[in-house]
Amino acid sequence: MNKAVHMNQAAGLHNLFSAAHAPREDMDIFHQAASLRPLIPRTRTTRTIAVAGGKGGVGKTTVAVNLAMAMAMAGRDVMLLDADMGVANVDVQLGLNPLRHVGHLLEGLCTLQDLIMPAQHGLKVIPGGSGVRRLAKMGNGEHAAVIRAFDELLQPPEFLVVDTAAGVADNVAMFAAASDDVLIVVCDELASLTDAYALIKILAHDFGVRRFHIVANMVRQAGDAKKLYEKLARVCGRFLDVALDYMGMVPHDEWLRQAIRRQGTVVDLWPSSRSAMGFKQLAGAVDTWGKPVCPDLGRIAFFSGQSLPAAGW
Ligand SMILES: Nc1ncnc2c1ncn2[C@@H]1O[C@H](COP(=O)(O)OP(=O)(O)OP(=O)(O)O)[C@@H](O)[C@H]1O
Repeated sequence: MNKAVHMNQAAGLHNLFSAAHAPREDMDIFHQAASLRPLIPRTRTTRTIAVAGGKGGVGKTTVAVNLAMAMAMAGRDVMLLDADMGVANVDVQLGLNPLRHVGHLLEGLCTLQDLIMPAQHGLKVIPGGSGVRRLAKMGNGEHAAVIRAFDELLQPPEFLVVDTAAGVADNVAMFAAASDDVLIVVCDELASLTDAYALIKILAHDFGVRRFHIVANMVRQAGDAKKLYEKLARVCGRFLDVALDYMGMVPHDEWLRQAIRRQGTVVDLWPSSRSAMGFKQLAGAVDTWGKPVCPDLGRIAFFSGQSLPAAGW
């Protein structure tokens, strides 16, 4: 990327999300949440993975759904939150018909526990709601309320996978920054790389996220995937203080499209397909990710009542 263009973009993005531009009431909620943290840390039992990417259509939902299902099929206790509120489609990909969604939780009509829907292989799903205007216009206070609601779960899962929306707006940044790990999905398009960079920059500068896992989706071969990662790593290495880990690839695969048409996951329907192998490899790699970095005290985080990483992570 041309350096002048980069600097302009960087300045624009930074201004857009700087504290000076955040609405007053939202900032109060950030501070309030920090002061509500319990004084005695418990052992953390849940690891949260946000799937993000910046650009729309790169396969975030597909990766989130198949990663969560691959982990569930491997015997892990996994919950999947559809945080693409208002245009949520995790339920569509999994063939679920939710009657309630996060909007009902925010209106006090149900608890988070009530929203949990069972999917195949023991996977649990929290539907995000679709076609509901209010959900698409949620403010930071409401995002924080959804994140805090996870503290009340009766049986916290071993893993929470969060499917985030497209773009780099506050909703995406908040859900990603509230997670232990951020998995960035990129595909072989310039806009995918520039948008992924923009999101990484915001998460690093404004939320202190320092580590990102990168997966290349819809690529033809391993060499192409590695090149995509290297391009992103080069730009990030030049301008940002972040660490990027290459997590491999999910190839472009007609079996995956077929699975989506059938409202199932490719890891379940065609476990030997090339894309399913990619997802299973990704699911296996999660155990090698090392200890999650504990969020700063001021940051709103999923399961923040469980402030210490469990032994062995
Ligand atoms: N590895 C793949 N091989 C073939 N097709 C794929 C692959 N990954 C995703 N797709 C196709 O791309 C489409 C978009 O994927 P998906 O909805 O997961 O993207 P997204 O990033 O979540 O989009 P949005 O930002 O709009 O929510 C899917 O409907 C699927 O058909």
